[in-house]
Amino acid sequence: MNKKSIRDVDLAGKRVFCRVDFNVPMQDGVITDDTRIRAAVPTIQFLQGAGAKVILASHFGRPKGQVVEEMRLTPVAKHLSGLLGKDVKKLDDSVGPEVEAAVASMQNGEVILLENVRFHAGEEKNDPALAQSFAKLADLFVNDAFGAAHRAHASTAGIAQYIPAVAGLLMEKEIRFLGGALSRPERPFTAIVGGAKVKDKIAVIENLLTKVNHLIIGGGMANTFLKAQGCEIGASLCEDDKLDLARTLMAQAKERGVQLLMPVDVIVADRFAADADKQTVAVDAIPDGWMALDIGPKTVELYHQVIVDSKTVVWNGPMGVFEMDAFAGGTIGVAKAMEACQGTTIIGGGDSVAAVEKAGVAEKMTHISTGGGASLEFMEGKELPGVAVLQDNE
Ligand SMILES: Nc1ncnc2c1ncn2[C@@H]1O[C@H](COP(=O)(O)OP(=O)(O)O)[C@@H](O)[C@H]1O
Ligand SMILES: O=C(OP(=O)(O)O)[C@H](O)COP(=O)(O)O
Repeated sequence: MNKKSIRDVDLAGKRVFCRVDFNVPMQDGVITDDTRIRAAVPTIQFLQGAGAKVILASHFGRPKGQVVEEMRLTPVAKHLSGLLGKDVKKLDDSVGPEVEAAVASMQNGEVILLENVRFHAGEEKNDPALAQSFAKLADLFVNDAFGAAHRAHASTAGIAQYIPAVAGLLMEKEIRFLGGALSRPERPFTAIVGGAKVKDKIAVIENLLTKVNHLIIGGGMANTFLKAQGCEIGASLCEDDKLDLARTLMAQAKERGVQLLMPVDVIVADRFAADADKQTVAVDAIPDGWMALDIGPKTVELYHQVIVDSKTVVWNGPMGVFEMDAFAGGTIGVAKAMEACQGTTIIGGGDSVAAVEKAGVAEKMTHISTGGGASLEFMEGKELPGVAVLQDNE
């Protein structure tokens, strides 16, 4: 996947419509995690340095095509101004005569932020008229919004019908790490898949089985695999309609020579609560009425060995109910194994990002994706619409 980026094009004096993903967690107007904003700064500064007029666009939340006051990007503009050390003007809309006038008066190197693009119903419908209105503002489309690259919307994909489209530096980095790991990994290549449900990760597992040497399963979804193998899993979360599928996936792994690693012990609780009674048991000794909420210490040890011996590791989804300290041990143990691994370590977005942060090892990872849904679809082997529209490098 060799896409043109902002390094490959002439930017001086150009009006650049730069789509970013500033959909950050916010509480009462205060940004609680600015990772996605910081991740876009290198692209913004590169564009500024090259003398472009930088028109930033993003969605925020799901306002469903209407103006929702709490979903304005005003706090984001303020925060970005601090990060850039330069005032970023935020406009009240993302298209229309006032926006066009503001863009027309921009200086080279100036940065403005348009209002939440999802205030227009045409955004999520990928309406050509809205895409054209965005395109009218600029000479070049730069997509740096990896987190929204799985959406075929007017500002992530549609706009590329009308003006040339290239990747920003964050988009380029995400494609390089996630794409590189999946297409030409250094081996042994291990994938760790956890989280609540098999249902959400079927396509990911199927695609990974064609690529990895080891596939580690953890979290709630491991229960379905354990039951499919004949274990009694008590009151654990289980998808009974996915037992056959789990058996098929296990057979596929065997056929392909992929080592499938499943928990050998688990932490069980008498109810789903942080202060529940708990005990560590082998997977074939889960007491009736108890539920597995984390992988056990023997499993952590087993997974640790495989992870540290790998040259490439990709991780998506926690090993247990890590939001509760009592059931976070397995997830933290895997995070520590990732830290100890000398190879390339990639966190595929979502809850696993919070997990490596909780374990204090985020800095040690080779790459942490800024996209949850986007990285999942990437790992499913799907072509993301926001990537597909970018020009190929000859
Ligand atoms: N054994 C388990 N039983 C119930 N829920 C679990 C278990 N293990 C993990 N979970 C839950 O799975 C959720 C994350 O699942 P998911 O959304 O699929 O992961 P991700 O966001 O990383 O893709 C977490 O909220 C976690 O508490
Ligand atoms: O936060 C996002 O998704 P993610 O939590 O799956 O990474 C993206 O900004 C996409 O948002 P959307 O799922 O409302 O299209």
